[in-house]
Amino acid sequence: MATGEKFANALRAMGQLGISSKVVEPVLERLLQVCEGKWEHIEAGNYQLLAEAIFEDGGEGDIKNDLDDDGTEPPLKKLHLGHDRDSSVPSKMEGQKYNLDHQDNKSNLYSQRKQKRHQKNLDLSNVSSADPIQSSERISDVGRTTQAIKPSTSSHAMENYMAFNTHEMPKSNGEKKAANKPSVGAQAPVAFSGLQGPSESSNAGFRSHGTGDSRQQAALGPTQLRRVKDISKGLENVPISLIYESNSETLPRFFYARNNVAYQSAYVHVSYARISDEDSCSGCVKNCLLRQVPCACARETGGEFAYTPQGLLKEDFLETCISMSQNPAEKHLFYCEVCPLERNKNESKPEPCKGHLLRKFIKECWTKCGCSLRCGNRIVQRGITRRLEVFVTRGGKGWGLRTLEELPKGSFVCEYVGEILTNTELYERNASSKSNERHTYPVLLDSDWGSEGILKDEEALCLDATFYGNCARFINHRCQDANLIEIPVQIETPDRHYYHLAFFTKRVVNAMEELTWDYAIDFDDEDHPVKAFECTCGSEFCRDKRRKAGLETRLSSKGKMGNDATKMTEKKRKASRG
Ligand SMILES: C[S@@+](CC[C@H](N)C(=O)[O-])C[C@H]1O[C@@H](n2cnc3c(N)ncnc32)[C@H](O)[C@@H]1O
Repeated sequence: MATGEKFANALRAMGQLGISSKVVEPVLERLLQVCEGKWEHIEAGNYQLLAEAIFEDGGEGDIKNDLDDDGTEPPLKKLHLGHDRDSSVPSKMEGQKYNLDHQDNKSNLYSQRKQKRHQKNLDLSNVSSADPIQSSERISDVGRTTQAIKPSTSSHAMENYMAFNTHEMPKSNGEKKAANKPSVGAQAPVAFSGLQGPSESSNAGFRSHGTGDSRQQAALGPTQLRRVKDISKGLENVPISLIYESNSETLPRFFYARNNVAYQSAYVHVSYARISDEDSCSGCVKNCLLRQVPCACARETGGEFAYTPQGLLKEDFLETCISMSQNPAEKHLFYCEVCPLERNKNESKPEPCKGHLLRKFIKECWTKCGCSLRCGNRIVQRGITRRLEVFVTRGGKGWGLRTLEELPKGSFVCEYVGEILTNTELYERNASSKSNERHTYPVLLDSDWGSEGILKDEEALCLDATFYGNCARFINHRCQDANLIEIPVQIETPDRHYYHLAFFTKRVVNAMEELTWDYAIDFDDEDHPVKAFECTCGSEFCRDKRRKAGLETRLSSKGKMGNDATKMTEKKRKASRG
């Protein structure tokens, strides 16, 4: 194979890991020198040595919840091999060369590194399983909106481009300050704030697609791959890392929260007195899953617990949930008497409800139960246990979330955490938010809207992770064949106005695969509070793609000029997306 082809293959393999060729090339060149041009060392283990050379920063294995530091790690030193490196500090790569030269035993070094990597639970041998649609585009296509930053290896200099501060999150016009409602969990959120370039000062949230000003880019200097060790700053059981290229993305700005908290008017009434004996199991001890006869908490799931003793969702329960969400035929839809969504659009004359998906609930044991926190029927409330990472996706989706470890089918990944808003509050937030905000973060808690006649405003709730949220706010949408499914989970409140929304895997998910769920968006509904976007999920079942294809067919069948009204609708949609 020609060297050029080998080079291209290596870039492609790293592309599947989400690393752009700009980052890979200098490292690869240096590695080739170190390996004296022997490609077999570089290609071994699906380019493991190369991936490690890029990722290796001397601290990745020591990821810990260090609350004293700012959560960032020094720039990956091997990426400083060029002119900007402080020559007095030998680079890791030079150290590696030293080892190679003096041991003259490359395979030994390789196996040591492989073992080390294995211990770190980062299965790089699975890189080939990364989403193929992502590898086709390049991260360098993303425009720049960040302020100019000078690359430096000094940790002090990190302050120039990464700030974790407690500045007040900007509030939308007309929003009142959030009342101090009691949290449904115990831990306070921590601020995760990215760059604050001049263009961003008045807006919360994420910007990545700028104009790509060439003068600005020139000042940016060489691209460096950087990792934030733990964006949760110790709130989660495991660190949630974030990886990005210094020059390519504006970091997300939000407060990391482990638990949902009511914004203002949402009715979330947590009280032991409201939990009846039928909704708890005070007589149980230790682990309810070990009982011969399942306790009262299994009643919701037909007298059987939803979880296996291994902590996974039971296959038949999961399959039923998947089938209900994938076939929203009449029998899996319900219709509100007066739909809160329609009521917000037109209070005096709301239109008929367009239907909501019927879902199965899980009911977990809780404080009023006699079992322990380790009970097998308490999975979601124990929080995230899997290694997850926020990264930059391809195809204009912005940031995404991926798993760093293989996840068996039925694994709990994380719940969707945000502020609990009434639908009216969400409606007002949407109305006052800037129309050019590219990403939005609300989900409806509508799984039980149909069961109780007409809902009061404070009972029709949703979660908004725009300002406060956890890593689930980064999970992107994929039509139909997403690898996650969202399941409502009842924990501390017996009614179903408020519940937890938990993500479970629908199949085995490989390490480094992007995590996705189907937002169940109707791409035709322009007035829905969860705003539609131009979907680039890449799924063969993409509803947006089909919708557009259908639209084109209709337009061409109506003659060259097409149907003006349909065209206007499409134009309006595009304009609203900015
Ligand atoms: C909950 S956020 C997901 C995280 C987001 N990508 C970010 O960078 O913060 C939802 C937003 O991500 C973008 N998004 C998610 N899935 C997408 C898809 N399949 N195609 C295009 N954009 C997508 C849309 O802008 C959407 O409003």
